[in-house]
Amino acid sequence: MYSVSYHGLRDKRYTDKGEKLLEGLIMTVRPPEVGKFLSFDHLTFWVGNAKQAASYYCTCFGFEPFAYSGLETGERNVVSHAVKHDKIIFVFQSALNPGSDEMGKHLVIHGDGVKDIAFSVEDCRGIVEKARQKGAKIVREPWEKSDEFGSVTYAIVQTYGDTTHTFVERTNYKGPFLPGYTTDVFRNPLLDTLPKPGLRFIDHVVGNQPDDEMVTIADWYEKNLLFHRFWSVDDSVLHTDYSSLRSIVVTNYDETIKMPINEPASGKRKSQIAEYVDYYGGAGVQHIALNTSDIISAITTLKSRGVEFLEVPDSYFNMLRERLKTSPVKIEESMDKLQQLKILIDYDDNGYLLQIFSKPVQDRPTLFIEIIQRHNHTGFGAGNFKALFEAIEREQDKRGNLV
Ligand SMILES: O=C(O)C(=O)Cc1ccc(O)cc1
Ligand SMILES: [Fe+2]
Repeated sequence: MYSVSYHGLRDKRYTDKGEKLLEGLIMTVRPPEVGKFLSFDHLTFWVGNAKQAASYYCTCFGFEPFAYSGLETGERNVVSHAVKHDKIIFVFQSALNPGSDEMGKHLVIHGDGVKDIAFSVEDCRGIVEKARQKGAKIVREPWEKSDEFGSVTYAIVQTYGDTTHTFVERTNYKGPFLPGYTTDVFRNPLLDTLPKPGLRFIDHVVGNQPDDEMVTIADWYEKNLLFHRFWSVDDSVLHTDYSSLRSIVVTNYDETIKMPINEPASGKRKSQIAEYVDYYGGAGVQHIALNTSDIISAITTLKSRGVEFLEVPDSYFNMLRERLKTSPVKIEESMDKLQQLKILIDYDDNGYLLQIFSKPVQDRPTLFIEIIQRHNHTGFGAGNFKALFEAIEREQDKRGNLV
């Protein structure tokens, strides 16, 4: 029986910033001497057909066509279609020419997926220098790109698998997106006929690692980017009858960027994390959580636009209604509506979160999307892990991979 609840974990392992009780150690988290991580800037996907991938995210997830770079803007090698939903920006890129080696190989190995997680930063050069001193691999040294709106400084570092982080410093830039892009883009008239989901910002981005690589990767963020651990759980907590996983969340000093890092743990059957790693061909981004302030409206809309979500059984809601009777927390939303839409609820004495997970958004069982609404709750849904993982395993079983 699943018994450990999230607030138990938080009491044990995580207190306020400044002093953190983590794995029995009190750690002081100090602000970095140079630079500042502000937020997720945008996510870049490498896909087989950027034009069609962008169209899918617009039609199904309610993104708006935003910016374009390609042959017509003087870019000869890589086409980019940027789409936007409030503060969330996804950029879909594909190779334009035959034999494009790097993007071609990436596509053959990974299929469509997230290639780069860009952060908005202050003092890009300072942050890169620090990371270099600590031993980070610099994929591309700092460079500047300008247009009539000003100048942006960028740099790229390597993180897990073939995934990279771009640091984007926009302090001297006033344009709508980035230099080199036009915002004069085609808009499918169909989009105006559809209801808007109301998604707001990227809440967190999760990376899956192969066996025993989670700690190394979490350490990488602590050492090279001066992130710290937010809270962590181990496989004694995260398991179903069949499989288990471990997870560590790393975050920047201001806790505006949250990056859970997962690894499989041994169980009777193949972990969902192992299934991901097999199909992605290594470490990579498993899910992107998008924050909304009205999840009932968001999910009603997303379902009407054709997004498919995982479903938990009614027994989950029956148990939850019982447990909530003795909790000081009151759910503002209609429980009937949440149950009808199969939205998951996790809570502690001070607040709660509502979350739901899409099915994979490409043919390989790799990336999926989470929609999350928070009410004074900074967790990731630990109380839902068992029900959620069982739902994931039902899908895994249909794919012949719960072996
Ligand atoms: O940790 C998170 O961010 C979650 O949203 C919960 C979760 C953890 C691991 C999974 O494989 C799927 C979902
Ligand atoms: Fe999540």
